[in-house]
Amino acid sequence: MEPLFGDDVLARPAVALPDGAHHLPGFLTLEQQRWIVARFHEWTAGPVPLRAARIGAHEMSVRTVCLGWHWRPYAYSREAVDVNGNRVLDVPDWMVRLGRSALAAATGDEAATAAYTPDTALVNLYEGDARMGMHQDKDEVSRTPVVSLSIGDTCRFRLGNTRTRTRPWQDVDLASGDLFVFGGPSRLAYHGVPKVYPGTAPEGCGLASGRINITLRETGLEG
Ligand SMILES: O=C(O)CCC(=O)C(=O)O
Ligand SMILES: [Fe+2]
Repeated sequence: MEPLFGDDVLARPAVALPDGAHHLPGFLTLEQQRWIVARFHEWTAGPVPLRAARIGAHEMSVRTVCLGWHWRPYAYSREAVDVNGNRVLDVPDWMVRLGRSALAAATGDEAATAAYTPDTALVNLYEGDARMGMHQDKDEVSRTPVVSLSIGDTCRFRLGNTRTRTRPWQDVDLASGDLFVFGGPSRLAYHGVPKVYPGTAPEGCGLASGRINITLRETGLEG
């Protein structure tokens, strides 16, 4: 007899994430994803174009446009001093609201959610075989959570530990529309994107290929 519960039910075991890390698959609807991709095209046509940040002599394979504060390795400024010197666009109000509702959905922490006002968004575009090495998000003064939204091709997201960029780590697939939050004891966990799976973007997400990731953060900076 064909078993009803074969090995395939174990194909994608739910991984328990460390404290402070949350994965909510399918947080954004396809319509919301499409709408955000349309905004993405407006941002990249704005005062500061997409650019691959340079880390020493090395150019990142991911290209980024920032809102609110411009990030470069390893500092924030209001002007894109390593691109064209223009001031970046503001973080739109809808994005602050989206960040709050994401945090509420992930943590259920009403007080933290009400106070959460992300003042920067790093919007990354992964094309071709772009990936991101293991790193900590630690250029912010604030240690409130990072809210991460993914659109387009699925990626393998690697969440490591807070001490080293090596194992132990856990791999989580982030698909189009997924929300990932890392705060609390996971806020300074090393993380990266070792792989994007080409051709996995769902029809109707607004991106035919490639992956957009938006991370919302509170910098805790003045000015
Ligand atoms: O693309 C991702 O999912 C992660 C992006 C990231 O870690 C970053 O922008 O600092
Ligand atoms: Fe990061």
